[in-house]
Amino acid sequence: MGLDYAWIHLIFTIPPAVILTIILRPLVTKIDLYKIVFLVSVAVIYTIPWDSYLIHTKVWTYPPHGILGPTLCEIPLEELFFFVIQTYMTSLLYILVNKPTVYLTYLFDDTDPRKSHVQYFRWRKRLGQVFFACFTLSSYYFSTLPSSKGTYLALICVWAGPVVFALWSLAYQPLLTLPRSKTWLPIILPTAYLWIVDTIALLRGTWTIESGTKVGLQMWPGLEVEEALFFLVTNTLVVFGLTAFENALAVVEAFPDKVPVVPTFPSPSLLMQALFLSPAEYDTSRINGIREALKNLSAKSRSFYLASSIFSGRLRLDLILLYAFCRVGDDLVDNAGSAEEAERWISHLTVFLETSYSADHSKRKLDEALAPFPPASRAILALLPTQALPSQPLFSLLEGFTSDVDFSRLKGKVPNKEAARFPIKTASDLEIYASRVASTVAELCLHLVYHHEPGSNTKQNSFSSMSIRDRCLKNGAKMGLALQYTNIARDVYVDARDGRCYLPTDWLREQGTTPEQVIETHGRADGVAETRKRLLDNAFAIYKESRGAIEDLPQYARAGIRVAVESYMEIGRVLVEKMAAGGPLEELSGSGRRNRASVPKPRRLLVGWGALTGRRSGAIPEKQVKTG
Ligand SMILES: CC(C)=CCC/C(C)=C/CC/C(C)=C/CC/C(C)=C/[C@@H]1[C@@H](COP(=O)(O)OP(=O)(O)O)[C@]1(C)CC/C=C(\C)CC/C=C(\C)CCC=C(C)C
Repeated sequence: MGLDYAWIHLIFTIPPAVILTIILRPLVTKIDLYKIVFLVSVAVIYTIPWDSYLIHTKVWTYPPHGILGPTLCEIPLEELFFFVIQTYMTSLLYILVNKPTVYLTYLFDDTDPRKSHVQYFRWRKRLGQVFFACFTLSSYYFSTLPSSKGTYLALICVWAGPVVFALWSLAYQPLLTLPRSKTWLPIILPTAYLWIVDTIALLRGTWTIESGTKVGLQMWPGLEVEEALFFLVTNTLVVFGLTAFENALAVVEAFPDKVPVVPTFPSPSLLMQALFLSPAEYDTSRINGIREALKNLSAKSRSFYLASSIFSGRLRLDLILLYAFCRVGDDLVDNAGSAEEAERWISHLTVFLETSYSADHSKRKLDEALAPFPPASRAILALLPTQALPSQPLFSLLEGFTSDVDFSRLKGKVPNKEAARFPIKTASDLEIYASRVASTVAELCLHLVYHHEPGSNTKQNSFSSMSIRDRCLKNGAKMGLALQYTNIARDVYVDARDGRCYLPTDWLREQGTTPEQVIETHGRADGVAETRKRLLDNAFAIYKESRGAIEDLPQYARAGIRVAVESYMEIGRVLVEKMAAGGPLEELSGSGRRNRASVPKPRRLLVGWGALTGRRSGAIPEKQVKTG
């Protein structure tokens, strides 16, 4: 009995596993744990007979003075632990780098011969299959090498080859289309690390590869090619296995018409059915719409994009689709060339919502309602999850857009004594506007949260849970105001450039200025800074009142909502800091263009992390100006 092998674990495998566990703890979901347990179980069960054979036939030997003693099928306990910890570490790394990945957007129908990229992927899929088939068959060649020198190599190829071949054949789509950093990195990093650990163990004699069963080539002094290949292949198996799992899960989650309710832990048979589903059966319009929506989110909102990666499953997809619906609507109205055009878009959106919520929302009717929209917008609008959303907040949102049209009417003709034409005259006008464009959004997000709550379709809602729900909806609506006030305080310059001013006329008058002056000076008029600060003070007061309710939301959505709210409110904190420093609130680009203030990426990630772990309760900036 000896501690040599145990020592390798203590020094080299347990510490990185613990570090990764600490980092990932707040990010790991139930389904991630399921994935890991599934993968570890498969790895252990599949490796035991093979490893046992290697030990029995003395390809590998362990000096008795290097191991604790207990064995299973001749495999030392420490070796069994190695299967577990290696699979665990590589899985954690994979989950970490793939948190933002929406796997569905990497799937496609490759059965359509008219598409040229389809030929390209088909060709690469075949190439991969030929490569892995050759890898498997090379075991025959190695087994014929003189004096059994190729035994270990042959055993690696025949053991791993068929599994890699099968995983590649099933999950080639994401394996081919995911960025390399999402697949190669979690293979290469642990492989390189384990090569170093293995070299140390071989040099110390913790384990030995018998000289008769290896080719005798070394990657570097101390590392046999067989060992190098073994770690490369095992990490590839883990990463391919996880990608296949994610591919299956993406199919299960993506198509409600095929899987109406996603179980918390989809059974292996359901996952297999999903993995074997022919791409010809994929609903490509849904995949394209979700891809478009995600493109929209990642390009337009860094805060909500960051937050979206904390959510998972159908809730995540629906939030992305809701965001994209709101964005498309807001952009169509904002970018319209005239008030008339903006009004036309609002009326098209109204017709679309009326059709979607009417009893007869046949495909033909929906297609008609969608016809006026550009194709990319159409793909997004068609996927609005109306079955999970009440219609009233959506119509209120359109009313909010109508207020924006009032500004379009003013475009190009800054009125002098026409302050009355600025729609936001008082704090109460501001609140009405903000509640239409933002409280509605909060309400819609929370409806999605409750709709997708695990077990919500089976649970009886008790009186108290309904009252908690109502309280959350009320506070969510308030939080929407806080976010919108922050948004307005940030965008004063950009809005002024577009001929808009959302700062209440009353507040500006108290500071001796007017909305016209705000527009003429592009937000630099005297008193604007104070008005912005007053708005932010209001935003933070409302935020302070309502943030506690986030902790009453269903557990599975709390962290994501916290991250969304905190990362957005951080914009307000940046603004307050800039004001305190007396510097400009906008950022100057290289070309001298003024851009709206933003949260630097490292700070955004830090805030997201704090919100995720629930440790960091967002600071409330000190109040310097009387609130309205
Ligand atoms: C995680 C994820 C994907 C969330 C999606 C959130 C979502 C659906 C946002 C919609 C955004 C949008 C484009 C709305 C149109 C109207 C509008 C412009 C509203 C303003 C958003 C600003 O977004 P952005 O900065 O990108 O806009 P501009 O570039 O200035 O045009 C708003 C500030 C409103 C955002 C409000 C919310 C997301 C509600 C937040 C509140 C909760 C989630 C509930 C909190 C719960 C409790 C219990 C307190």
